Amino acid sequence: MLTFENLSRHYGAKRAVDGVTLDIPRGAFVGVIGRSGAGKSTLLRMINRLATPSAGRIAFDGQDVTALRGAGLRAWRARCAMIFQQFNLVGRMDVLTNVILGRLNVIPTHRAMLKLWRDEDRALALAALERLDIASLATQRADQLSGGQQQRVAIARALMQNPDIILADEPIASLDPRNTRLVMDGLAAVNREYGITVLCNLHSIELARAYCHRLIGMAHGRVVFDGCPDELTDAVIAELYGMDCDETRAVQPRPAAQAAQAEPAFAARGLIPAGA
Ligand SMILES: Nc1ncnc2c1ncn2[C@@H]1O[C@H](COP(=O)(O)OP(=O)(O)OP(=O)(O)O)[C@@H](O)[C@H]1O
Repeated sequence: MLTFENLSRHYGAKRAVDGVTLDIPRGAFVGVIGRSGAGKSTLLRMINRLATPSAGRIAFDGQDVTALRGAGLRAWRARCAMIFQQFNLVGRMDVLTNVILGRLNVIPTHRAMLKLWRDEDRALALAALERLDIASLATQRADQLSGGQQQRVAIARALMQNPDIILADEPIASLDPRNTRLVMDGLAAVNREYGITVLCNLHSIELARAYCHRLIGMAHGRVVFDGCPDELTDAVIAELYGMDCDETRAVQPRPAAQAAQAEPAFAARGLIPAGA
């Protein structure tokens, strides 16, 4: 269970996140929605401590992660992998190497510097790529891939950390509709098949309703909605985005029933061992 207790982050007088209290059970797929500047990224970045809370507490299974320093903080960061809008791959390296880099926390430095990967590292990386249906790209340079392919490599790299949580900050912001689906299908699959908790910031209400089990709506740093996709009414959307109801209809989603049916884009083959 991931718990926020009265969590805040202020930048000067600006309350980016303001007194958020939430419980997120293991295995949830949570969409964080709200207009630009609502505090979505700051909330996610506080979880893995890329941003430091100004007040309040974050706990995971009862352990206070706001207090972690040094090795404890590094270990926590390995347990909550982050997926960024800009993919953050090493463009001149091949895909397999990029994915293996997700295991840097357990690979000795001298091996990493000399790229002396063990067979086990390669096998795990290949399995992760297979889960995302892109094993055929393993030897290609990362900068030769499409945006959607790069983001799926980033998810495979995240899997190599064997994380409890994946934090995805607008993972599909720069992708076309087909690649958007493939990436969201990939996140849905790792959530469903590995039980990894996913927190995903999304600008698209349609995607949030289609893929997430629970939506958290933020405005001015505060949580103004917390519920399942069916409960996200026109009135709530209007409050979140500051639109009137006619405008919100223009961004209305498909029926939520389609959500759970989001099929993974790959065949199920060979799980990454849970303890790997
Ligand atoms: N490092 C920072 N320094 C100063 N202000 C910041 C910083 N990071 C965020 N903010 C401010 O905090 C508020 C929340 O920002 P945040 O990026 O969390 O919003 P967001 O909902 O993720 O927006 P977007 O959807 O555009 O990414 C904004 O007003 C932003 O300008």
